[in-house]
Amino acid sequence: MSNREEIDTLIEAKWIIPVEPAEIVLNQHAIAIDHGIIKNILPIAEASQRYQPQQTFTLNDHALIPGLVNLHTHAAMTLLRGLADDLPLMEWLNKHIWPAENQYVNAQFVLDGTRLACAEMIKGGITCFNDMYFFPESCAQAAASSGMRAAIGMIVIDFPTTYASDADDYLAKGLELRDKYQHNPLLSFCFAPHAPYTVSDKTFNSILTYAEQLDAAIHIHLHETQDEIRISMESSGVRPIERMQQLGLLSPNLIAVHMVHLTDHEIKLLHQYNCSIAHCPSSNMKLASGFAPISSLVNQGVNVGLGTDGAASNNRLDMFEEMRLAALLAKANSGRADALPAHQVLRMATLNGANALGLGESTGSLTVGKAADIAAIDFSHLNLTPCYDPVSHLIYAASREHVSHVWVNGRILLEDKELTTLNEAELHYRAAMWQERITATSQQLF
Ligand SMILES: CSC[C@H]1O[C@@H](n2cnc3c(O)ncnc32)[C@H](O)[C@@H]1O
Ligand SMILES: [Zn+2]
Repeated sequence: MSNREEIDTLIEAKWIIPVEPAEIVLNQHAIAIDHGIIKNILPIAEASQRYQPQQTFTLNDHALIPGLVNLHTHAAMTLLRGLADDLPLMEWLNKHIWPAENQYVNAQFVLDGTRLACAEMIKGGITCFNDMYFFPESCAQAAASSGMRAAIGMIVIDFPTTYASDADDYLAKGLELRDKYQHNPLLSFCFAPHAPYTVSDKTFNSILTYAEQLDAAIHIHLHETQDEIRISMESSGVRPIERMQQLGLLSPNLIAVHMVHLTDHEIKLLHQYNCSIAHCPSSNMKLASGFAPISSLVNQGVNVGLGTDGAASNNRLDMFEEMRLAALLAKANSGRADALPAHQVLRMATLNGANALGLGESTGSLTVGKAADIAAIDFSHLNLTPCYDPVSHLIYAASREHVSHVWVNGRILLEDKELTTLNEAELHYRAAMWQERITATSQQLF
């Protein structure tokens, strides 16, 4: 009789890049997983003597990394991808996106759009996303059925929409949803006030009261454009971040998205209050919002994660693209080729995102005791050969098409590039249905 220990899964790989401990690459190692948790990381030869897994994955040409954490998205906007391009933020929102959302967004739209987004994200190695969108119940449903980890936005915006009538209604709906899903280990909830120009002081006060009671994160678009700063100066006499400080919103629970236009004093404030930033390089470039001062933020010690933003402003939900752009932009902007080296960018896309969401104890790195949220990248492709440093290739050469396997909480969601929880034919069918509906009725909008 074998005296090997029974476990659920063993994944053997050419390289394991745990992210924590930092800057380590393990060669010819295996991850032992039981009940969704990483039980051990050890040399392959030892693993096969010690464990009797129910399932073994032998990934001879692959690197295992922590699943990528998309720190800011509007998942359901996959259904609005490509509807309005080449516009600055305020014109994009006011003339195109908000009218379209007013006309089409309902619970079914968000369910179908988020499922489509989950498929795209899983295929690209993303295991966790932080969402801000209407009908968050549909987002929770889509995330739960896809098997992804998600932070669901309890959104608030101070105007009526197809989802809610006023701030109290938004908050009541969000809090009810949080209660409903409190026992789901893969779902967490953040308050998600849209932006300083759409949320009043009174509403921010209510959000802050709840967020402090529940110790929940607050996820907000902040300092995205010069227009936003001008509007704030005109209406309140101070820049948005100063208004947030006056209202008491600057804290370790704040996830400030974009943060493109910042003074040195504001960068110091963000560090002083231990806030996190969701850096969205593609969206910042496509909407011509500007270049966020990421190396200054990182040098100051601010926690910076990466996000894709929605598919209508990016137009991809691709964290490989965001990692590469973050690295290249930081170098170009700072004039320093050593700004944001590859290991640091991978950490931003994984552990920093998890820490921003308060999930750093359970995910974000390949660490014994954490959940098995893992992506495997196949390095047998021509453009990844030869390979002197797998972390260099991950950031500067690889793309999401190289992702072969994905696990969340030990459950396989992508196996040899095939989705295991979502039906691609069904996703195509539902997307085509929405395209037909939107194109048949939208001439005056776009
Ligand atoms: C309250 S639900 C989210 C709301 O935000 C809109 N949105 C999408 N991308 C951006 C962005 O980059 N800045 C500001 N607002 C954005 C989205 O369309 C929803 O209306
Ligand atoms: Zn956004």
